Amino acid sequence: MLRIENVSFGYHKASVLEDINLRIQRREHVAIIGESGCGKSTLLKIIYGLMDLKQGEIFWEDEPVLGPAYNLVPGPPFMKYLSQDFDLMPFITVAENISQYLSVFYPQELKERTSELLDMIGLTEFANRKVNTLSGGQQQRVALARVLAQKPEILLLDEPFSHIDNFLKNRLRRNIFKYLKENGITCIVATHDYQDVLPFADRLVVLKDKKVLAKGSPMEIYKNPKSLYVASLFGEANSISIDILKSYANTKRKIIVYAHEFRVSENSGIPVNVKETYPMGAYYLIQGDTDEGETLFFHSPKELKLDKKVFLNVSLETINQRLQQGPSV
Ligand SMILES: Nc1ncnc2c1ncn2[C@@H]1O[C@H](COP(=O)(O)OP(=O)(O)OP(=O)(O)O)[C@@H](O)[C@H]1O
Repeated sequence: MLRIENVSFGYHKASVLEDINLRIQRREHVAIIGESGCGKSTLLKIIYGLMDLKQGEIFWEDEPVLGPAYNLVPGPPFMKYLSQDFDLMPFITVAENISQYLSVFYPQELKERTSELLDMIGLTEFANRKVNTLSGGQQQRVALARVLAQKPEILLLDEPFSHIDNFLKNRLRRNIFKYLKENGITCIVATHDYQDVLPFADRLVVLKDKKVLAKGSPMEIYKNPKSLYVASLFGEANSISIDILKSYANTKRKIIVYAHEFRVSENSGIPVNVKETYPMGAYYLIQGDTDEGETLFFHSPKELKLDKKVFLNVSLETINQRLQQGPSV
């Protein structure tokens, strides 16, 4: 188990993380999500031992993970960290970068593992290309294969798919996360992208204002977001008072409604005037204003003309589900 206990950290007195407590089980896959600058990368760097802590401690099993004041070479041997700047050897080939840490005493295994990893990242035909001649996305894929080749017990990934196009990203995500599970590698991934989280993570940690705002099952957090901030990490969302949704309700309590949870009607529901229409492929994202001047985002299967009046509805099931979880903030 990885234990992060009472960790607080700041750069030059500016506090970035406060009182972080997390326990991560062996083989668990945990995603850390939060707005830009909330401290995701800093937390990964702390876990990897790149910073000296004035407050708090990190343990892997019973071993403390210590910072540069205690270790000449940062990073314990059982842990690997893929930073946002890849850390590749630019003047040697893709295959050499991947196999650099494999044992030359087992040449057959070295060849097989290198080719397995090249296949996984879809760069078999680039095996003999020098890394400095690759695109940013290709380099990121090599960096992923390189950390995996080292068979860490814990892998820390910082935005591991940020440079990779959508076409490749989905397949790569499935391959990498399956590989980690099959090989029992504990993984902590910092990301902005909920698509790295919902299909793959066992647990989600949401960071905001230096603290852990929510932690738990990714689908539970998605289905019952405690705040507009949490919901917005998964897509366009609204915080809306129940008496607007259901005129007979005598409470101003607000609940979160995702844009896709509204149904658009021509004749009954919350009246809104269409202000902006954004084509999204499978649907249109619409920005509309209520009669009270509140802005709502919702999905429509068809394009809606500007200034058209439409009516929005939310299912009672959704309202009741959100009401049961307690007030949103
Ligand atoms: N070396 C540094 N010196 C001073 N401040 C830093 C340093 N690195 C990061 N910070 C600051 O610490 C805060 C957290 O940064 P961090 O990179 O951990 O955020 P993040 O959540 O990973 O952001 P992003 O999603 O944009 O990568 C930010 O306000 C950032 O400006």
